[in-house]
Amino acid sequence: MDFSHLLRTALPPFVGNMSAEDNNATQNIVETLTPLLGLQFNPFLNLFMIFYDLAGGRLGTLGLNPAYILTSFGLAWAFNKTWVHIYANVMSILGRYFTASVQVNSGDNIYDHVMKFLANRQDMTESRSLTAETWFKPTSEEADEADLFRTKISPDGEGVNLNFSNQESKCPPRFTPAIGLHNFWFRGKYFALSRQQETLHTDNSWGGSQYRDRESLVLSCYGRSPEPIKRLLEHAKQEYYSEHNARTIVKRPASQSMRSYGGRHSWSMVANRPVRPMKTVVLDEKQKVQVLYDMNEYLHPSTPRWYANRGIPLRRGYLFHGPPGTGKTSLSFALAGVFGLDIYVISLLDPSLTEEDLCALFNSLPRRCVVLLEDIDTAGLARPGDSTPASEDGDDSDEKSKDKSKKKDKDSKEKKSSEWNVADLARELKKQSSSESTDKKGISLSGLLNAIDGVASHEGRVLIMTTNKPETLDEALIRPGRVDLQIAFTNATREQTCELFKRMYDADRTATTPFQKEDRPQSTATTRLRSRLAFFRSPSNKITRTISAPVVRQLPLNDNSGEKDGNLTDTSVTTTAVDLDSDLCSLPSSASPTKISFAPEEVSKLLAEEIDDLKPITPEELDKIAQGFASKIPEGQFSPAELQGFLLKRKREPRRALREVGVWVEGTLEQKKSKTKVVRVQ
Ligand SMILES: Nc1ncnc2c1ncn2[C@@H]1O[C@H](COP(=O)(O)OP(=O)(O)OP(=O)(O)O)[C@@H](O)[C@H]1O
Repeated sequence: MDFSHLLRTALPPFVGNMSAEDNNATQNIVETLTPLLGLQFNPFLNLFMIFYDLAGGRLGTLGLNPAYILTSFGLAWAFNKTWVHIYANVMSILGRYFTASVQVNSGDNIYDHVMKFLANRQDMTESRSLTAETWFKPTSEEADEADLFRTKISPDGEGVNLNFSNQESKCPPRFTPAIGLHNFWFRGKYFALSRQQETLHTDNSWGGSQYRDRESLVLSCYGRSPEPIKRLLEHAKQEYYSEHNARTIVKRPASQSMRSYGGRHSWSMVANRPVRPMKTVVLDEKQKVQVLYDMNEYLHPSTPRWYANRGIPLRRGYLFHGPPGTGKTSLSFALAGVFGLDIYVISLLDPSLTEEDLCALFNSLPRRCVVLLEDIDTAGLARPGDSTPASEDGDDSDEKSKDKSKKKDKDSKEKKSSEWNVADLARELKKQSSSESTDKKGISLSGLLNAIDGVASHEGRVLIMTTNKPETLDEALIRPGRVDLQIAFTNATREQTCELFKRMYDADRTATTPFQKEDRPQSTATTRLRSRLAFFRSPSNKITRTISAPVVRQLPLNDNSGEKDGNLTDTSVTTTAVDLDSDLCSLPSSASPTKISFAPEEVSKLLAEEIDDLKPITPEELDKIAQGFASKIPEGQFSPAELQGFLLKRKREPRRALREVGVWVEGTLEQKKSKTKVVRVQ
């Protein structure tokens, strides 16, 4: 559409009250303006003409010439267009010749450093264009905020005032600059940031295609040197890792789709925990020093040259073996902490993990790190040619079970569909899914050896394999060169038990817990005493043994058990009649409540014990209690994990732990003997 024609036909009706001179002037201006604006048709001007149509008459009566207003608008617009054009050109020349820039791709760790740096900057988070990201505070940072010690907790949950049901709402999102252009000042320098996103189309390995988003950041500054940007990146990195000091990052292989991105996307961080101090791992001192010395030497900067000069591949492998719960994983984490390394945990049982994936994962490891392959005996690593993973129970049983399953299959096929019930269907589905998972290729021994011996392994990473059954491992896997040092873990010895006990209570000894405040012991003790009465009493009113939590739930305390001013005035407790010597599984479902009365002197004794338990402890006394505790634990029978489990239930009460350990040892040994999984004492 011809704009000048439009103006000429549109204007006359509104300029009736203008002089002919004005009218001519308007037309002249419009004719001059049209080519100046450089537009044949513009929706904005069309709109303006409608506005002009409505308001033109009024402006005329007010003595304002609409033509001049139109001209002013046009000039302002033209000026703006010219300015934008000049600005863009000047910026482009400046950008090309007088700025330096650095690009950071989202596939690199630096991307995380910069994003965190930007998210922490107030000027950035106050920008008008932001991206919100879900962000969780590490649990360790929350510890100070919560008052963990409640003194009046009743069995119905009253008194508990920690509630995490809406914890996510309390965690604000993290704000980062949105896609687009941003700028900020850092250490007196002006920086421009461009956050960009592109969508890539790729063919995936299973023949399909997929779209992926890839982001990048371009940081630029004025001047021909990129030094200020390098310094900024250095600062961002330092800031990022300053929070990681005294922390160990745990990574696991990312999901299959993320792994296809490669690089840093191959691994995802699953935990960022405080470093585990070496002294918290109870192990033979000689073994500890041996492994520390070995790793220290291996990780020393001069070691790669030493190995290279002798043509020896630079890699180090350790095998930690021993019964479950004896500290193999704990030592791996402690070692990673001592040397400030991240820990990369791989489970060979992961059905989505192929041999190619494993090699790719090893190739994307950082230069120095700990790689932890847990429970390798359970991975079913088969030598090439082996049709099934090694089985411990000879061939006979294998054949028998095969025959059995064949018969079962036949039976189930013969079963008419009308006879099928839900249980049959569920069983069949389970069988199908398990056979599908066993059909999966998984990792073969040679695949694992390839990954271990691969190029990326010559880079200073430390491989730790853990197992409960070292005898079942293939010799090739643990030959020198792949496993250079073996550490044997055993169930707790007397010294280890003593050390474990002291470690458990020593750290808290000096800390002031609310239990130690002078005004609290009495009421705390009586509250806790009520639950202890439930734990300790049988219907015959005789202390027999501690009983497990499921039973305790069936022992509701009488609301009238009475507590006034910190004293138990009514010592009767309503409890369910339970024969403690019978198996817990055979508990009567509708056991009737029985009233039990306690002799006042018994209650006073228990109360005195409770109050005593809450008193601070001296190092000498702790040492004595630890010795007493260790003497009650038979050597080599309990794993440190079991002992820790027992002590954790008596977290701040070493005296109580000593008092109750005898009953616990007796009950646990009995339970082990009967091979039942049901815990009677804990
Ligand atoms: N030697 C030990 N010193 C201190 N704590 C220990 C020790 N052994 C086990 N524990 C404690 O027991 C728990 C389990 O330990 P860990 O996972 O290290 O055992 P593990 O030998 O790796 O067990 P598994 O063979 O079942 O993987 C941890 O919480 C740990 O603190």
